[in-house]
Amino acid sequence: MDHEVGLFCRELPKVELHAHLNGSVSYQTIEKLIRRKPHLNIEHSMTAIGKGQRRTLEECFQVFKVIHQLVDTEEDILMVATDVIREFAEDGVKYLELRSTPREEKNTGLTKKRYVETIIKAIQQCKNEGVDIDVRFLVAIDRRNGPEAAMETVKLAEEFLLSSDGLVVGLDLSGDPKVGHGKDLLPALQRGRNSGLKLSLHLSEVPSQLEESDLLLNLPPDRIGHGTFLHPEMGGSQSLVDKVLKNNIPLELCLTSNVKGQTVPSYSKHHFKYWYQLGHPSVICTDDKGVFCTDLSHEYQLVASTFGLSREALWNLSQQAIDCIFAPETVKQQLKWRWTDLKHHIFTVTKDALNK
Ligand SMILES: CC(C)=CCNc1ncnc2c1ncn2[C@@H]1O[C@H](COP(=O)(O)O)[C@@H](O)[C@H]1O
Ligand SMILES: [Zn+2]
Repeated sequence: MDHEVGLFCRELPKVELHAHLNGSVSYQTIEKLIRRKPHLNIEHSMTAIGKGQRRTLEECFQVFKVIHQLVDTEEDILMVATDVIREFAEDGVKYLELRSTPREEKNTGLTKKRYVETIIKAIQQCKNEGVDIDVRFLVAIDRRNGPEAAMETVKLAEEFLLSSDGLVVGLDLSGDPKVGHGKDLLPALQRGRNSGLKLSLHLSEVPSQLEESDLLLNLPPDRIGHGTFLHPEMGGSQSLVDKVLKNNIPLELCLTSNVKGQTVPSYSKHHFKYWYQLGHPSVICTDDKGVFCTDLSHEYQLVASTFGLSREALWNLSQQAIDCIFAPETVKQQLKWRWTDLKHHIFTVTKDALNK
């Protein structure tokens, strides 16, 4: 039975909406980066959190610092982005929204603008090679860097919204949730929203941020990352939940990330259950597939085994994610046709494989 569901989740066409580029770097790509930069003395154990391991949030954020040391030239970014896109495609992801924080690296001459251009180049390169995946990009604001940097990032994203042929679709707000306050970033986020950039905000990722969550929900965002502590059972409040429901804001839920980062004590206690029971749009995502040693198929499998979802329910979950994407209606329609085309084949193939 488990094997059947595992196979089904791999074959299932999927939508990935919450993936940080530098957190998504696979073991194989890290290997190539380590070989490029032996002088850094970086080992694999410093860039990933293996099976059964748990880390504090602080330790998790240290991991990103190590990866950033390995990825600091245009060449690195191009390789990392193309590898990550190909890996998502190999895992059956048909539509991907990647997000990443533009970085300036004085030593290598990298600028924030070149950073975004390089990711766009990687997306176009994969498209030209015929990789079967539609990729869009969210420019990320790191909350640690404060309001000026946030405004600078929004302006950069606005430029690319106009010049990237639809590839840049929005903004992400992320970074260590314990650093800085969302209220300082409101002007930048408001400006982005008014310019037509969609907003996906990490919200209530840690406890006791009711005030910040309330302010950010008033924008309102187009999607929420995690939202772990929004509901009353987790120390949130009914009024926060009501705002999410009223505006019908989809949640991006990342089970392995939350359990390994210890904001959620176990898979069965994950807030997927709360929102799914409400029938609220919830999209299964990986967050950082490299750091947390997972992939999207595995996340669907975890949902199935933890909450007892049938293949039909898993299918609906992946199909409903299409309505939550930031690309225009025409793209949604194309994806829906694609899902319909694939449905019969996938339900029979996974059955046949087991009867052999
Ligand atoms: C610590 C933990 C459990 C991580 C998962 N939850 C996260 N919460 C907030 N920001 C994140 C998370 N994962 C990745 N990021 C952001 O994504 C960055 C790495 O990808 P990139 O350099 O933007 O391409 C990190 O530096 C951080 O700013
Ligand atoms: Zn995230």
